[in-house]
Amino acid sequence: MTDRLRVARPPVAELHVHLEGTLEPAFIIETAGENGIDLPWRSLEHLEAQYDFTDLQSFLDLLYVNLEVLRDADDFAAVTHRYLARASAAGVRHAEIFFDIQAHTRRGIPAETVIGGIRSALDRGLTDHGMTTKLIMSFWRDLPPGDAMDALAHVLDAGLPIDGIGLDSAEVGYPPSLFVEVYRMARDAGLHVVAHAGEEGPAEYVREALDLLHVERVDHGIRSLEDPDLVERLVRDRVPLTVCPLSNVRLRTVDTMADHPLPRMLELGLLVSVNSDDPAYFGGYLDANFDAVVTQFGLDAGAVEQLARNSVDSAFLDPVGRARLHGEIDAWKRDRSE
Ligand SMILES: Nc1ncnc2[nH]cnc12
Ligand SMILES: [Zn+2]
Repeated sequence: MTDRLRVARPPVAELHVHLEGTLEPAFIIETAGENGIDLPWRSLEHLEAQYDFTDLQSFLDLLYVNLEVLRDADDFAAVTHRYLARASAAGVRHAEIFFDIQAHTRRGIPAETVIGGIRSALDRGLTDHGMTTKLIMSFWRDLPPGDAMDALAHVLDAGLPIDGIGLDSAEVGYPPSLFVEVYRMARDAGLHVVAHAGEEGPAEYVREALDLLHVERVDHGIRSLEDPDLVERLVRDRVPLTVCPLSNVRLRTVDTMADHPLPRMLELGLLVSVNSDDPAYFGGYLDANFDAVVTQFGLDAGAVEQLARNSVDSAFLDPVGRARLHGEIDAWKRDRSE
């Protein structure tokens, strides 16, 4: 292994990955066949020709068609199981995984089926890979907030095991302020709270997510850099930002990897981590995201270690879990210097 690859693969926590975004094209075609789902794609090649995105919405349009292949609890378990195996190979030791509840319930699939299937695979992930996980139920911000309220109320009433809530889908025009009640209900129930903000939307949405939703972490947040006062606050309060480099390039929120603000964010002292977002759509899992930024910016071992430690410090881990992961990074560092 070259030094660069050795540098690029520390043990990490992945904090921003959408389960539906881990459906690989071959899995989509195969599962559609098994479940008798009529997709608009004539073949695997036809599907693969759809992955040239112009913005967030063009990607969401494809994502929301393809996820319809997931039908029963075994499907949800299978996709989760595949992600955990692939993420483990990429060095992920702890994963906090989003799923889009309304994407499934609106098709008549009960929340019990979705969460039950995912959870069974997460339990197995601990046995198979020693990987700890959290499950974050995300709401589509371009649906009415009342819909999110109903979904959350049902999950809480039924005692379904989730660890937190998030907010995703089309951002511009759907500010965090719309979801104040939903987030209050979640916080009152003791759930963790995060939200996508500052991906395509303005820095003001990041402020709203902090001030009105009281999020513990911001997903993406790259447009925060347009507001120096906000940056100062994010640094001072050590607000985690889960950055997704390949996603930002593929969805054209940055022009090229060379223009990605990750090095600037590190220099500013922001608590940034590297994540894969929708790895089956954007050209790779966490290892590919690390490799892309290491190669593009020539990050040294110190910067890579910082990113790994940031991911651990940004995770919803208890003190024992956090210490365990920092210990794994210590061991990785020792190995490298031998
Ligand atoms: N990057 C992203 N932004 C908003 N919603 C998403 N859903 C899946 N990936 C997303
Ligand atoms: Zn995302």
